[in-house]
Amino acid sequence: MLETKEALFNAAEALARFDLDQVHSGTYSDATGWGPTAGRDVIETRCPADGETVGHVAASDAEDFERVLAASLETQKKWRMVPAPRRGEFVRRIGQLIEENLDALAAVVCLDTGKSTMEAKGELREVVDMSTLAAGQARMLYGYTQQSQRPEHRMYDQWLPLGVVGIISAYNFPAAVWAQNGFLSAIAGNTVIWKPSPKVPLTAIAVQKLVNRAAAEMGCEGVFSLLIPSDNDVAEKLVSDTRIAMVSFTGSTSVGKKVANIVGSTLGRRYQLECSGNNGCIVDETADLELAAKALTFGVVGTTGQRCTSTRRVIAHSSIADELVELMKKAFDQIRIGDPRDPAAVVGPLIDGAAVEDYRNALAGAVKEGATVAYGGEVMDRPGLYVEPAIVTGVQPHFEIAQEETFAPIVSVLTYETLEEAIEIHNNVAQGLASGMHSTNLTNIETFLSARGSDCGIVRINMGTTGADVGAAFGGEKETGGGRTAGSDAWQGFMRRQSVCVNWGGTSAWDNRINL
Ligand SMILES: NC(=O)c1ccc[n+]([C@@H]2O[C@H](COP(=O)([O-])OP(=O)(O)OC[C@H]3O[C@@H](n4cnc5c(N)ncnc54)[C@H](O)[C@@H]3O)[C@@H](O)[C@H]2O)c1
Repeated sequence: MLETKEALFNAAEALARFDLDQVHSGTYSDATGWGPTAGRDVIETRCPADGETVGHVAASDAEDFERVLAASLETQKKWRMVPAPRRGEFVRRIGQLIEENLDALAAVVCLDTGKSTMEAKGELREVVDMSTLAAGQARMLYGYTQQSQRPEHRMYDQWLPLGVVGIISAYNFPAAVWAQNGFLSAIAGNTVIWKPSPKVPLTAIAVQKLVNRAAAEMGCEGVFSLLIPSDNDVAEKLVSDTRIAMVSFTGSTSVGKKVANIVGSTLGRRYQLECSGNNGCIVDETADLELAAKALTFGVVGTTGQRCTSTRRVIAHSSIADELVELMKKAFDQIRIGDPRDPAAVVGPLIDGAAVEDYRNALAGAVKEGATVAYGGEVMDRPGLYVEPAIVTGVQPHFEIAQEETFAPIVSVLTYETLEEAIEIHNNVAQGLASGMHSTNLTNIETFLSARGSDCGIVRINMGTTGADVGAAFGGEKETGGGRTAGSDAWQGFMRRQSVCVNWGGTSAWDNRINL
């Protein structure tokens, strides 16, 4: 494992570009502009790479929430009447501005999350891709027409906006989650209130600034607003306020369950959940093991294991398991761990001290249950929150490490004899986000893709479990929550369907019963 101390970008310059070199408000609404900073709790953000303070954000309070919501409700009354293709042009313009400012914004993402510059840029590319997808989709909010059984009647479905959508996002994708949900919300004619994780507030402020520029250019002010409370009281208002038509939540299953309970208790409001994953990949005896080792490695170590789709479990045929582990060790050896500000670093730090503790505890628990840490597994002795990616062998399906998501670069290796057994191990967890199979056997692949195969929302064959392609619907089953964002028909989740019937012939079914 290599590391470098060379920091190749200027943090101060990147922060100053978005006015983040001073205490900045975490509240934005078109009606009141950026909120006050005085009298607010201050969120101090530290870069996970070295623990240095990088920003101060004045947190949103309950009054800010009221102001933002009132403005968002008012704007939505106008926005819902703007033709959808024009709504799409606004979203596309936001994407263009993000593309034009990609390097500076990537620096902010990097300082906020500790993810490598390569990954920060990759995340922002996804935002740009999402804007083009949504702009095109805005012209294709299709409904079916149906044949009415009544004479001279026309029948069809149409899709209409919901109202105000609250987006609560996780720390690990501080821009992409907002784009996946927010762009579809906006083309649907909804206004959006974004509550990012207080662990990564700087990215949200920088993104909002670019949104404001696009809004001013295009006369679309007020569609996107921002709230960054420091605690959960204000966040919970966003969940419980019945004036908010939909809550799209991305984060842990435990918080997702709370959101579902609160929103679900008021019928008529919607929630969409994108929660925890525990992603497994079956590697059978016919697999190209070198290809598998490379794909699995990035799936485990990418974003320092802090992706909802990170590969957590490898379920390997017993005849190739040892060889596969050796190849993975060789691949892990070539991963450069280092300061994310160095473009050569592939793996950066974990987000905070609690994440490091979770890493330690998960490994200690696995060893206690009888597993072996076959590679890595140490917290690195250097400033910042760096850990070694770990390969754990001898894991049994019921071990906690195989059942629970640990948001860190740890992969458990389990073995099997028959494909049925592999699928049983694969599916026998609470989560259902991403899944994978490495194989060259068509029958094995198709079995995994069949009704008796993977029970997840995403299946990837001969590739890693991570890496978004915005054209597909993104989301998972079971305790991952069932939500879908991004491509395919995910836009429908942000609109309401109306079945319309029009009598154009001027006769009534009651004509021979009522004379007027
Ligand atoms: N399925 C997906 O698409 C997806 C994508 C990214 C992350 N995730 C999941 O997110 C988790 C990691 O992210 P995290 O640590 O930020 O998750 P988290 O659940 O701790 O926080 C998610 C968001 O919820 C907010 N929140 C926390 N308590 C709340 C409450 N009581 N009311 C309202 N909001 C509340 C947080 O401030 C944050 O904005 C992992 O489990 C990961 O798998 C899922």
